[in-house]
Amino acid sequence: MSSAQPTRVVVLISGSGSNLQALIDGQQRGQLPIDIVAVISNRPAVRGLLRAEHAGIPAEVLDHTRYDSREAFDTALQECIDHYRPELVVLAGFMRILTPTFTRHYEGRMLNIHPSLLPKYQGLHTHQRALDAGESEHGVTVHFVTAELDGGPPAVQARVPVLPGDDAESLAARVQSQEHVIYPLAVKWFAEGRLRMESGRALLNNEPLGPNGYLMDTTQS
Ligand SMILES: Nc1nc2c(c(=O)[nH]1)N[C@@H](CN(C=O)c1ccc(C(=O)N[C@@H](CCC(=O)O)C(=O)O)cc1)CN2
Ligand SMILES: NCC(=O)N[C@@H]1O[C@H](COP(=O)([O-])[O-])[C@@H](O)[C@H]1O
Repeated sequence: MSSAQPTRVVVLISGSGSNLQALIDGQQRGQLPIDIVAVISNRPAVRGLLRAEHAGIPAEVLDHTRYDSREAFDTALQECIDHYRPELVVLAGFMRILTPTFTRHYEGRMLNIHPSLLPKYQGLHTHQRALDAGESEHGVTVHFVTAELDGGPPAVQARVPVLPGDDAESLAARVQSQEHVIYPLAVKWFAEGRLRMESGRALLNNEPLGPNGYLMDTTQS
């Protein structure tokens, strides 16, 4: 975006909202040139809504169980989002598969954080699947959202070791610590106009990123 004004951001959640909190903290510290103008949850009474309320951010619940179809929910969700005129939509633990019509509407300005080293382990239950496969490392990817589930071009990736005795919970906690580093970084780069999507590829500083995006050096964080 790289405008003098902060980038207008709408964050979609489904649960705890720890990634939302990382973005709120970055904005409040003046480290992120963003203005989170709304938080929208598909589930009621989740902790992420309390985080938004505490930060003074308008929060809405669009309960997907109240809609007859995925298309009907997505249409209502799009109308709700567009009311806030966002320049960026951030999926932060948002747990609904979005229809192609919806993803096309926001293509190039919608990010997701996925708890695996994409393109490995798309979908759900990634930590347990990595453990079951005997992986020695795991990690997290921020990617642009496209119709292909978790198939959009990666923007930023961080790797963590799988340690002896790890279970899904301990591995998830190690991964999440990196989520709270790379998501604010990716959002910052987008807001600065450095990170963008063009012709189905992610670019950083006008240079095409590879299949794994920008690989964070996690030894520094
Ligand atoms: N079209 C797309 N939609 C979504 C993407 C995407 O890249 N393209 N990213 C996901 C986020 N995600 C993983 O990062 C993900 C979220 C949800 C599911 C899923 O199977 N959801 C089920 C319901 C599960 C539940 O409610 O617990 C469903 O929608 O039926 C898979 C991956 C967000 N959407
Ligand atoms: N497929 C999407 C997915 O699994 N996302 C994962 O949900 C968690 C949400 O945490 P949060 O609500 O505390 O940000 C995060 O760990 C994120 O990687």
